[in-house]
Amino acid sequence: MQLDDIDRVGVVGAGTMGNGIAQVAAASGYDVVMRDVEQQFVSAGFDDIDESLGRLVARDELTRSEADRARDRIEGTTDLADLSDCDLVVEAVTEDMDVKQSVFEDLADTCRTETVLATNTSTLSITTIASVVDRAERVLGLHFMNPVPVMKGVEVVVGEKTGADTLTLGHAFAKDLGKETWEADDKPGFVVNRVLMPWINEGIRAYDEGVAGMADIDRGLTLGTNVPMGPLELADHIGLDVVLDASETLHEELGDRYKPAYLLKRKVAAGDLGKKTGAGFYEYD
Ligand SMILES: NC(=O)c1ccc[n+]([C@@H]2O[C@H](COP(=O)([O-])OP(=O)(O)OC[C@H]3O[C@@H](n4cnc5c(N)ncnc54)[C@H](O)[C@@H]3O)[C@@H](O)[C@H]2O)c1
Repeated sequence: MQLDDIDRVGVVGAGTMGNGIAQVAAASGYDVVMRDVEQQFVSAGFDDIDESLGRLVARDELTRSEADRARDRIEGTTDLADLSDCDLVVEAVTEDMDVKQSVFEDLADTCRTETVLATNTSTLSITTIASVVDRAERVLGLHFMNPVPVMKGVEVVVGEKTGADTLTLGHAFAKDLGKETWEADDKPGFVVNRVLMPWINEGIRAYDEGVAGMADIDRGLTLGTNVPMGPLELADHIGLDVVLDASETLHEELGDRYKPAYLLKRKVAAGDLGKKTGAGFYEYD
């Protein structure tokens, strides 16, 4: 399979990442099928896409008609069978190995053998996800960054059995969506989250241990190290549940230096998951 053979792209999961991936693929001219388990999640995904396209139009980055054409290229569904004629599918469901493996089993049953199956996992093993399908050479990690329409980078992750053609196609597809890529081996957290998660957890601990207030920790890191967001604000933006899931995987695989901060666990237990629930470390309208 080569880039020219890809017309129809499937996205599994219409949440933060899935709807962003669907949007950028549609804006790049692909027909997209975006699938979630319930219609309310599909509709919420479309609401995010409408908002995001509206922002791009307001900033003159897209014309209204380009945005409308992109929107029209996305079909929303709860029916797995609608993914059957996709040439490439990106899975962006909950960061849980059992859930991801069950999605991959379904995809292997539903899609053609040559369909490339990508996972957007932040930290889980590509090799373990691929182990449940009969075509592990067609499975790779395409780790998009949040928010997908804005962030330029895609981490291409190489599983034990990922084929060379699949990798070449993964890079080419991401570049066709206007992204830049780098490659990481299938080791916990790959490049980005292996380094990012301890940074976020240390920011949370510094706050919890009274080193500084939330805003000062975020200001310290933005002004002191020239990053666009500090660790607490970034955690809210990613989703505290997503940060906790990723931190727990890294802790399990790499040991105590990756232990999630206590306050992160407490916030998630309280249901304060960041921007998406209206409150995390900060409050949102
Ligand atoms: N949020 C981030 O900043 C970020 C960044 C990079 C990668 N990721 C990764 O992307 C993936 C998705 O994260 P997210 O932030 O979009 O999560 P999210 O919670 O916003 O969305 C996940 C969606 O998957 C759906 N889902 C669950 N099981 C499903 C199934 N069997 N079939 C179809 N849909 C199903 C849920 O209903 C939900 O809508 C995770 O693996 C996460 O680690 C997240």
